[in-house]
Amino acid sequence: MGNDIAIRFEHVTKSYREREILNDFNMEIRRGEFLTIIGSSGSGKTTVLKLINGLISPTFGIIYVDGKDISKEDQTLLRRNIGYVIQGIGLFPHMTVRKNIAYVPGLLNHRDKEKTRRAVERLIDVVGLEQEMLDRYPSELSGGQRQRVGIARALAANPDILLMDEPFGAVDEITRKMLQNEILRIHEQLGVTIVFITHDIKEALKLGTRVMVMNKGHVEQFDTPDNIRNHPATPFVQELVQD
Ligand SMILES: Nc1ncnc2c1ncn2[C@@H]1O[C@H](COP(=O)(O)OP(=O)(O)OP(=O)(O)O)[C@@H](O)[C@H]1O
Repeated sequence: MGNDIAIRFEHVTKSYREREILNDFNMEIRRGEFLTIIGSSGSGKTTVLKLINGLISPTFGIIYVDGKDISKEDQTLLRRNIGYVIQGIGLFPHMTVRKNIAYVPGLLNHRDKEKTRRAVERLIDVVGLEQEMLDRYPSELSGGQRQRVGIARALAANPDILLMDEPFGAVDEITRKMLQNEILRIHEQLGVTIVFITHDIKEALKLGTRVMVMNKGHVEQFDTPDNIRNHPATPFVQELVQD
């Protein structure tokens, strides 16, 4: 396997009890790629994300991250290398923003407080928030600001891969646009591989270097935004992109 591949699914099947959600699912995500996944509700998008960071295991098949079969890897180390951002991310309410972000690097280099402080101040800058917000509690921030703190926290461990499950679903349209531009800038600046789930086709086409369209556990099209827009492969994709 070429080492420019960050994530690879090889003949992956996932069933919950008797029900098969993914059947012989294959994909390759290149290092530094920004993959957006869009599809019908219940089509298996979140299942794909949870398989990548080992929160759930495949029924059959192999998943490689960084060329390694993740079923044979230390799960704690795997997850440390993969940031996870979800909608309305569970920030710790009794901790300041600073403590929330420092939680991860604080664990990693607890002997070097100064280094942690510098890392937190850089991260708050990366996600476009003011330094003075570091001493506030999550309840003292807007939804969009909390979402930025969630991203900063996911980036704190300096992950190679960032998984984002509808991260901007709960914010207003203007904040959403700002967060989209912010994540594009972060992607460019850090070169991190991003897998991003959305319900919004405009968002999928704007952010993705490639877009995966899923329907009922299978892939309808996995292509560049241009090809999805101009050459829809199936009626399902056609329906999705026509406005
Ligand atoms: N732990 C579980 N046990 C049983 N069924 C599950 C479990 N988790 C998910 N499912 C089912 O698997 C299917 C795929 O779920 P998944 O969360 O991957 O879909 P999704 O595409 O992310 O959906 P949505 O867009 O609605 O969030 C759904 O039908 C869901 O009900």
